[in-house]
Amino acid sequence: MNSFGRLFRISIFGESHGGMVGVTLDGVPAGIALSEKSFTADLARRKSGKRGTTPRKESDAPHIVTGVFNGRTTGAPLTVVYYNENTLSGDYRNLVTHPRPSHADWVAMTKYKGFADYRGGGHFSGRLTLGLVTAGVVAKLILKKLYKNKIKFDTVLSEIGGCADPDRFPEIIEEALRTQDSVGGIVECTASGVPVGLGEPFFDSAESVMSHLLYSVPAVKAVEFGLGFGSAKLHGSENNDPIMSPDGATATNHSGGIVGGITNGNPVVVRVAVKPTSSISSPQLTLNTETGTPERLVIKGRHDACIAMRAVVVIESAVAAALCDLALVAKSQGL
Ligand SMILES: Cc1cc2nc3c(=O)[nH]c(=O)nc-3n(C[C@H](O)[C@H](O)[C@H](O)COP(=O)(O)O)c2cc1C
Ligand SMILES: C=C(O[C@@H]1CC(C(=O)O)=C[C@@H](OP(=O)(O)O)[C@H]1O)C(=O)O
Repeated sequence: MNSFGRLFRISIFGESHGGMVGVTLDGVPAGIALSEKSFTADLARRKSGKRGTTPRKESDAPHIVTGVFNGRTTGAPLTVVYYNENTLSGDYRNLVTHPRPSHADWVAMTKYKGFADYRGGGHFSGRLTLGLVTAGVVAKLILKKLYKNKIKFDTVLSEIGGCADPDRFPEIIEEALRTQDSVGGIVECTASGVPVGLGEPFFDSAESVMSHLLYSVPAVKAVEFGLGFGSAKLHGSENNDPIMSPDGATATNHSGGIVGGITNGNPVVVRVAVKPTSSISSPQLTLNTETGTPERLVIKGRHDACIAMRAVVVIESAVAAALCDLALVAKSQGL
């Protein structure tokens, strides 16, 4: 489905090489100051340009088409669109009969009986995350208003290609480019100042809602909160977070700010694994769907060598949107 959220509802639309991509947000409270400029800083964090990012040049200029009047949100659905300006669809022609390994081509072709728009990955393209970043900006403005600017986000690229030393990142990117390959990475998002009480167990636990959005981001393959998989290796005596003060502050934060599916007032810490880009330039084997036998495929197109670099703000936006939805639900309950 293309919509998410209980009270802060996000609907994403568009295709990478179609007319546009964008988002409609429902449930945005009236009266929030908003203009195209409000999106500039976060859009810049998603933009290509650095070594290891796609050479496709897009202006990524937001157009607010509904939901804002006289510089403020109206309470009606807010729609923001981005026109696609730099498409080279010919690069994708051979993928009709030769779907890329580990991209969505084959599943989309099969599920949608050949009708899916395959150009540039169509609706499965990372370009759709423009809408998510847009939603994140609005979510942060809503959170700012609800909690008097207390929630702060700090999101970093903590690993590239298995290396946690940022000084070596450029070297790892150069090596991936040189070998016509790609690398994955880990993005870590910390949201501090999150109030106690967000999360609706059983099924809408804070972790569940965040993970749902995070796994919607193309190329995300794992999500962990606090110590995550690491906690399975510890004893309770090592893993427990002693509560040290009446506001719920704990001595350690192995739980990543969430217990019982409810935020506990400590920083929410989530780590996300982003896979290496599937579209690599070096030849690979794939199925020729006409003959039914595997064949050599050479992928064209302008691809990110390391998606994780541009995914940092996307991950932060997903976390912000999830917290915003949970916050509006909590508020509707009088919390
Ligand atoms: C910001 C961003 C940029 C991306 N750029 C590319 C790209 O240039 N080439 C590519 O093959 N995949 C790229 N992807 C990932 C694909 O969209 C994704 O791998 C594909 O839709 C299959 O989905 P899955 O990896 O979640 O299974 C990007 C993803 C994001 C979030
Ligand atoms: C355009 C964007 O990223 C695109 C995401 C993408 C993919 O397969 O996900 C493939 C590439 O598309 P193309 O082959 O048309 O250049 C990227 O450039 C963007 O993020 O705005």
